[in-house]
Amino acid sequence: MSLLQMYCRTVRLCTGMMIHRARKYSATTAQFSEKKLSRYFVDYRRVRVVAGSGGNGASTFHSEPRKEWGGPDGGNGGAGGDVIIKVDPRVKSLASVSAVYSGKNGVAGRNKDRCGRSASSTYILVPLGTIIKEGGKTVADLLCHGQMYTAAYGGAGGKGNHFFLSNENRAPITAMPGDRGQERVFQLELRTMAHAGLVGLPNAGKSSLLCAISNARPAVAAYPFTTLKPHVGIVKYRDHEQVAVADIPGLTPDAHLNSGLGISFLRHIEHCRILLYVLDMSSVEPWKQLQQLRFELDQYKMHLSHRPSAIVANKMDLPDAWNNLRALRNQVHQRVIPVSALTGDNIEQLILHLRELYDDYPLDSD
Ligand SMILES: Nc1nc2c(ncn2[C@@H]2O[C@H](COP(=O)(O)OP(=O)(O)OP(=O)(O)O)[C@@H](O)[C@H]2O)c(=O)[nH]1
Repeated sequence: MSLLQMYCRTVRLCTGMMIHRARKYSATTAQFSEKKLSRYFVDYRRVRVVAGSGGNGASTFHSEPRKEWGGPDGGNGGAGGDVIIKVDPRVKSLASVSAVYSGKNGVAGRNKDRCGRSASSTYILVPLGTIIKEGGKTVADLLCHGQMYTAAYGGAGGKGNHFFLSNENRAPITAMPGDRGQERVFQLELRTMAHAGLVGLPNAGKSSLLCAISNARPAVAAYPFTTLKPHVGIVKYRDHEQVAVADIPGLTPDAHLNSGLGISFLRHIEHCRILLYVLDMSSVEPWKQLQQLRFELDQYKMHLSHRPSAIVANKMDLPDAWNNLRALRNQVHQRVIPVSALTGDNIEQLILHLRELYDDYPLDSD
């Protein structure tokens, strides 16, 4: 093989390796982004919890010269740490919950009757409204701040050999190892369907708004009742916070009497902590839409319309919308955000206001 041939072969080999590496890298990038995509609004998590094991008992002997016999003086091991599921008001989704939690192990006993320290508990912080299921059966429903559920108990510490010493039996007995901690698998579910719900009359532009602010692509059409079941979209912020917004089918008069499947739609609204009232500003007296919506909500459940909310004045690109907006602002004493889902005007402001509500909303508003 000539020098030139050897050189060409080496170049081919190196290029091949580089291409292979590039492909491998792009494959991992694709996998990573898919994984990231699957972390959209997590309202379900499977968690394996393993509590800490107890520390072993010590098997030691003292040899006191003044005592007639050298006796066992091994201390007991400390208890293993429990794994506890706890409601934390700062946690708003199950996205931060890991797949596996292991408790801390207790410390082993030592000579001179020194007992090992028991391990502290490990906490899994979850949002208010988390339902804990084991094998499909609900074992706990966390509905209060600070509420806790012991998911796995830590193992008891092993007894040191001194423990087994009695007057009758002076023969030293081997110490016991600590018990293993409990191991269980749970399914965690978040009661809240979405953080915010778009509430409006049919054709107000709720689906169009959801498209404008999130990744969701619900059907949009120029006729009412295009939406027959809620769609959830995710609004993503630069600090990686994600707010889930549901497009709820339009409410009609007497929805609370189940007209137009109203009750099932209202039930979805009940599961949203923030309400965004979407009004069609091309129609006259838009505040009447708001009155009607609030009436339906409160007839269904008292004070439901009192949830943290904002008024989204949609279709601001249409004629008369600005005149109607002035009139609306005279009628209501609440923040009104004029937008156009069609042209995208002022959508950024709506997204920012949604975030303010999300950060401020009281978690125990149910
Ligand atoms: N000009 C204008 N049209 C809009 C705007 N937003 C929505 N539309 C139109 O209004 C019609 C209804 O929009 P949708 O988003 O389907 O309304 P919806 O409230 O989801 O309707 P339902 O599914 O019946 O509840 C569609 O033809 C949209 O293109 C807007 O900001 N400006």
